[in-house]
Amino acid sequence: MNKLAVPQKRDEGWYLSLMAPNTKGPEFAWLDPSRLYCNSQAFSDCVTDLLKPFQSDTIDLVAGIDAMGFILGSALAITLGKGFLAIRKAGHLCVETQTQEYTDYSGREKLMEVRTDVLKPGLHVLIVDQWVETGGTMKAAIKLVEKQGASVVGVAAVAIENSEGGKWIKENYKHSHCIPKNLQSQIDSQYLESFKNFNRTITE
Ligand SMILES: O=P(O)(O)OC[C@H]1O[C@H](OP(=O)(O)OP(=O)(O)O)[C@H](O)[C@@H]1O
Ligand SMILES: Nc1ncnc2[nH]cnc12
Repeated sequence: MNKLAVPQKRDEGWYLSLMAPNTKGPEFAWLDPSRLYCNSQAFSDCVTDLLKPFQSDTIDLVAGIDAMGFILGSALAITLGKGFLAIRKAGHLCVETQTQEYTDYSGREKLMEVRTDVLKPGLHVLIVDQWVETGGTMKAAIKLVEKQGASVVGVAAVAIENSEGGKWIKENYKHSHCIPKNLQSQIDSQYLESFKNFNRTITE
């Protein structure tokens, strides 16, 4: 498989087969979307898909979650002609910040932070991350944005799993993701049928 090739017919979610499975160990069932950003058409189609539901919404600012959410978040921001706010894992911002505790798929307690000099009431924010598994990370980011009085227009991620937290997000916030209905169950079980081709194609 040529990872940079573009199929003649670009079916819904065609670029998801560019994702790779976790080959490094059994600790987390991981699907790695980073290869799809290497294919310019895949990256561009992914961004278009994520923005579609928000076409008639006011978005003043895009906030992306550390680290992989920075890639998609900044692409969405540039496409919208808006600025980008980094929501960071705690300890990296050398300015005044507000923090939020959370627990993610690893089960570990973590802390995220955001600067306090940008968000304010009346600002409409789209929050972007690469993936929502338990939803712990995204829920914490929503809290941080809302604590500073800004409004969350919605959330966008390549995938939002139908975990308890993922369902809560889908029920309570406008959202977008790239997963066609017929692939959602594969995403929820963290295994794509396309992975069967993976070993065959990894060295091609
Ligand atoms: O829904 P949750 O269970 O909270 O998990 C989702 C988070 O996990 C991943 O990031 P991670 O912190 O692993 O690493 P990254 O630095 O590669 O983005 C992903 O990009 C989300 O931010
Ligand atoms: N299962 C998963 N696949 C890819 N990215 C993730 N981030 C958190 N969980 C993930």
